[in-house]
Amino acid sequence: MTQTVLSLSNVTKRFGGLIAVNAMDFDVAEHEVLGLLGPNGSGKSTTLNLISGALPLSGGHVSLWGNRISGLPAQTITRKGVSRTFQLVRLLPSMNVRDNVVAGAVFGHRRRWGREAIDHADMLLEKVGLGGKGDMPIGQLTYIDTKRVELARTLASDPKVLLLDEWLAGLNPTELQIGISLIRSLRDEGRTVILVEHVMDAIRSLCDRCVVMAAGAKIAQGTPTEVLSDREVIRAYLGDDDA
Ligand SMILES: Nc1ncnc2c1ncn2[C@@H]1O[C@H](COP(=O)(O)OP(=O)(O)OP(=O)(O)O)[C@@H](O)[C@H]1O
Repeated sequence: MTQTVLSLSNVTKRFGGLIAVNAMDFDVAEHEVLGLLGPNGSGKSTTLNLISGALPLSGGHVSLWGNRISGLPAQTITRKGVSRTFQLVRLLPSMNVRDNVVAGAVFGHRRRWGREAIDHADMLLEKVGLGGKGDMPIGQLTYIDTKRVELARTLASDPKVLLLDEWLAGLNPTELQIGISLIRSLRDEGRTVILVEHVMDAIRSLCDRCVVMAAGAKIAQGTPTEVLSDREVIRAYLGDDDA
């Protein structure tokens, strides 16, 4: 039987008069890759921010293993096993690659310090394709490599639930295949993944299930094939004239 890891119930976020996320409900099962899709501005990143605790909810709640996590500080939520990457990579430019990853280990679900944190960081850098680059300054990395560092830093906290905000965006076709395999391997090692993504190849090959948002609300859920052929989803992406 599959177990629900993360559950959103009536999750709502208002920014002044704008309802960015409107009564969102969905569950994510253990070891599932869930795609969170929708056109620009539909509320996907805000939903991740509500799950990770970066933003307070205006209504509803989020549960992890049946226990409410909404309302807890972001750092506590990370420690409970939920970590995210950001659409715009956020690294500490004054530190080298390895130290950025070590910083993730210190604040995480399974905290590591000293030699253990350094060895773990080097293992994660290898895993994300940055083996041997631990001493490099962040400023010398390509854009893609900064994304890799950010993923390694997020993994350093050993998250059970990994929130990836357009992590595959901007990769060339070869890098995309490597990125897809990497995310699959993260699921295979027991993590649950929520993927905000626009890259359709990645959605089709990675996601077990998708939830589609438009104007803050859920408009469809199902397998990638089901949602990508749903009329309302097509209309939300293309607009009424093209549907
Ligand atoms: N901090 C904020 N203050 C005010 N409005 C915000 C804030 N963050 C997001 N919004 C608004 O909330 C709505 C949803 O934004 P969000 O970034 O969650 O969408 P998205 O689906 O992630 O879009 P994209 O695919 O472009 O990243 C948008 O109208 C956005 O302008």
